[in-house]
Amino acid sequence: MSFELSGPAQEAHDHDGRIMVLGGPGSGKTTLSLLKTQRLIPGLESGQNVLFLSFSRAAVRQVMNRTKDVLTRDEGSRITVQTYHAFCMDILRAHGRLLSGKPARILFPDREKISKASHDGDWKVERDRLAVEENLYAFDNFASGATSLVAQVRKVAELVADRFPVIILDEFQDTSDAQWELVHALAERSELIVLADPDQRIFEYDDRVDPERLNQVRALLAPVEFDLGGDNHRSPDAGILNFADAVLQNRELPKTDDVGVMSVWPRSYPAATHAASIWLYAKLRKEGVTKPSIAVLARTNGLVSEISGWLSETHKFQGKEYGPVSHDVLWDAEISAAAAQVVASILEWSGVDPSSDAASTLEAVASFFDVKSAVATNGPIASAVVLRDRYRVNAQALRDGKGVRPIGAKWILAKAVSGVSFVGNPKADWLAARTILEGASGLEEIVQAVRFVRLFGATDEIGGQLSEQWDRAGNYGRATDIVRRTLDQGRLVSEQREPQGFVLMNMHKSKGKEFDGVIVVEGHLHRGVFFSEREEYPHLATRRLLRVAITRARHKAIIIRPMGAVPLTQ
Ligand SMILES: Nc1ncnc2c1ncn2[C@@H]1O[C@H](COP(=O)(O)OP(=O)(O)OP(=O)(O)O)[C@@H](O)[C@H]1O
Repeated sequence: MSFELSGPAQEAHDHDGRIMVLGGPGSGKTTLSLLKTQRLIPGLESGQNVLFLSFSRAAVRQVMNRTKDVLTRDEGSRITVQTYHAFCMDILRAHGRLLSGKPARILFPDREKISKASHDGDWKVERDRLAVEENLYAFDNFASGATSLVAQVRKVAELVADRFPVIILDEFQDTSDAQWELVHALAERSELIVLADPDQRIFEYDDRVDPERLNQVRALLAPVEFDLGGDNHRSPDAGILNFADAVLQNRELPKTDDVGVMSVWPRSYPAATHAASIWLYAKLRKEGVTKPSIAVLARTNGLVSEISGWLSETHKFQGKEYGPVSHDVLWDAEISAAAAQVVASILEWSGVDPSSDAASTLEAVASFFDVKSAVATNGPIASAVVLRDRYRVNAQALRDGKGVRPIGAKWILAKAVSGVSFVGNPKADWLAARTILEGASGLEEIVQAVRFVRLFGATDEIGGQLSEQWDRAGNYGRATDIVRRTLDQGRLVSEQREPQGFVLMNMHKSKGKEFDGVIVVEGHLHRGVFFSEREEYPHLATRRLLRVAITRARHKAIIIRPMGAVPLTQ
């Protein structure tokens, strides 16, 4: 592919020294950084690479794919694309011994969960102590551990800089305090290329992400700045970006054929979303995109899962029939796996001791909320922690021969007492177990999350294994084990595969990605709505998120909103 650079982009490309490149969605920041890498490669010595640091494995994969458009295969081998986590873990593993004389060990999340559960007191304090005194690092301590090494041990700093004389920092506006400290330490010896768009700061509810970050970079590192401003290579005829910018700035929406807003009655939502998806696909094909990629985005995972259900059915809309659409869902694997464990625990009910059966399920419910809180981007979720503790206490109460309090727990106990009889058909039995859960008030999100497992096709694999277990033993005694092992394998596949065609995900997950078409679906009745009363007018965080979501589109975006919703701009 050949790329022509605009004035500021060319200057940034040619400039020697520390730089910061600012630019909106699709302005070409990533591409520019790769072109610059290409320019710098001949100057690298053998064994040296350019380091590209990003936040998530998904973003790393995205950049790796992008390198193929810009760099030759040989050049591609001279750039190391890593998450902050992986980079820090490498430093800790290689040099951790230098901090305390003992080799650094990693406290993996599963283990951390167990240690945390058995620890009385503030886990964060204990976690920091484990890192400092025992050289045992939980994921959240990777960055600070690596920073200590780079800042305190000169040799380590020299080795890192010798290996990576140039470091590209992606999405810098979302850097946490610990990551920023690390970057600050690395800046002493390596050349930095900072990429940022302050208006794509969508993780600001995370209190480790500081809105002042770019000013801190300016104050402490004084990079030369280049603003790609209005450049827009993703959707060059500008309609999409102008529309998204108007949403961000809460000003009058420009007229454009590239973005359509549909107002739909709630009862027509499934059919309208389904029809819009197929319509958009056909439209893009007609415009010459041979294999369109389309993202269907919603604010919450619950709504994403619902939409997936809609696309899997047949609908009639305005007199036309629309058949099921095959699609991928980018999901939070850990949450769904934990939800599947709840269903599996019901499959394990033996009926011999209903209280013990129900207690195991309540324990699985507690673990679900534990995982939900543990994987949240913005740290533990207080409400999930409360639910975890409540269900854990109630599980114990049942084991101690006492009663349970939450309505959902009462329901589960009643079902265990009345007993279920499984028939040996894993599909039907899985559904029967899930149906029990569906009746449990307060546990709706577990049912939602477990649907993702079905969507992901993992149930076939689980079904096969459950069948074997039934044939062997006449019961599903090892269901939780089977589900856990199967989903662990499935998770690997889900991370390696690049989704194609229709892909559903929440808006946060869409960051850094691009698609030919995008459909943004707003929910109603408090679920996945854009402008909630909980957020202060003019709903800036939501506007940033919407801008990120809309600008993922190269050619066309459709926004589906409930009839009567608050206007996008006012
Ligand atoms: N100079 C250029 N000429 C032609 N196409 C370009 C150029 N720069 C970028 N592109 C194309 O535009 C799209 C967006 O580019 P890129 O991902 O680099 O932008 P970005 O600023 O990093 O975007 P975002 O912040 O939204 O993730 C890509 O498809 C890329 O191939």
